[in-house]
Amino acid sequence: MYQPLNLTIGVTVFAVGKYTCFIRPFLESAEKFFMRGYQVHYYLFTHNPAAVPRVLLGPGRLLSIIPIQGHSQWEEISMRRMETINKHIANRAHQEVDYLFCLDVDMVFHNPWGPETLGDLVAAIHPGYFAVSRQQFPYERRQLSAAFVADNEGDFYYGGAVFGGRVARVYEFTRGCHMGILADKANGIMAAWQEESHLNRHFIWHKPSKVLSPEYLWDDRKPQPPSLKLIRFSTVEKDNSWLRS
Ligand SMILES: CC(=O)N[C@H]1[C@@H](OP(=O)(O)OP(=O)(O)OC[C@H]2O[C@@H](n3ccc(=O)[nH]c3=O)[C@H](O)[C@@H]2O)O[C@H](CO)[C@H](O)[C@@H]1O
Ligand SMILES: [Mn+2]
Repeated sequence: MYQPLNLTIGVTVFAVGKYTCFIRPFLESAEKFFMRGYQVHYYLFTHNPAAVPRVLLGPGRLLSIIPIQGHSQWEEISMRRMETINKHIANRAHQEVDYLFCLDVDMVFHNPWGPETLGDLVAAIHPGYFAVSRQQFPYERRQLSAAFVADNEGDFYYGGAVFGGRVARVYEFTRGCHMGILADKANGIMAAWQEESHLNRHFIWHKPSKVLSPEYLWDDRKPQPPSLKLIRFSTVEKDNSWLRS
């Protein structure tokens, strides 16, 4: 169905500081499982292009390495992604891809991720909150923050490690999140879960047209529940104190 449309799927991924160690497993597993048979354009943002390993890509698949500035605070690196992705779409990606996925790098693909994930605006349920009630979602609850969510709002708690959609929709979405982050900065506040809090706020205003199950955003540090038959994309075990030092 999608194949004759000759689609190109973009992926943004960031590797700043010690996170360059995740690039190889991310790319190698994506080559095995991510959108096989499609044209794929990886946009890898890093402060250190020399640290990017050579990974053999399949036909129709491209890797662009985009140098960016590093930041000393990991929260800043993580939050800045919204702004960087937004500007990158305006400058370049809007001409090069039809759909764009924005993914964390500390992750590995274990099973196929295909065209079933394509949609106008796509979110993924956070693996820590698929079985809990709305009152327990870790939304930003301070009214001073632009990411504020009231008790009676919200359907799901989404993870910040996976979102995407049609490139024009991802442009609007990242712009909104970035504006929220800027407003918080002006007020001297940082949302509870950084850009993930803003992402959740914006998905309440602009409902995703597709919601991916935790198959598409799992965490290897959690036991696999019986209800989860297949893990497609999962966070690897990592040492945060080392990575963020
Ligand atoms: C389970 C958990 O605690 N999840 C939170 C944590 O996710 P994570 O622990 O998954 O955050 P993370 O350390 O993976 O950072 C997010 C991404 O930013 C990039 N990166 C980050 C830091 C760095 O020094 N270099 C670098 O390249 C990299 O692509 C990474 O995958 O933090 C996020 C950041 O706001 C969200 O709040 C998540 O809810
Ligand atoms: Mn991560």
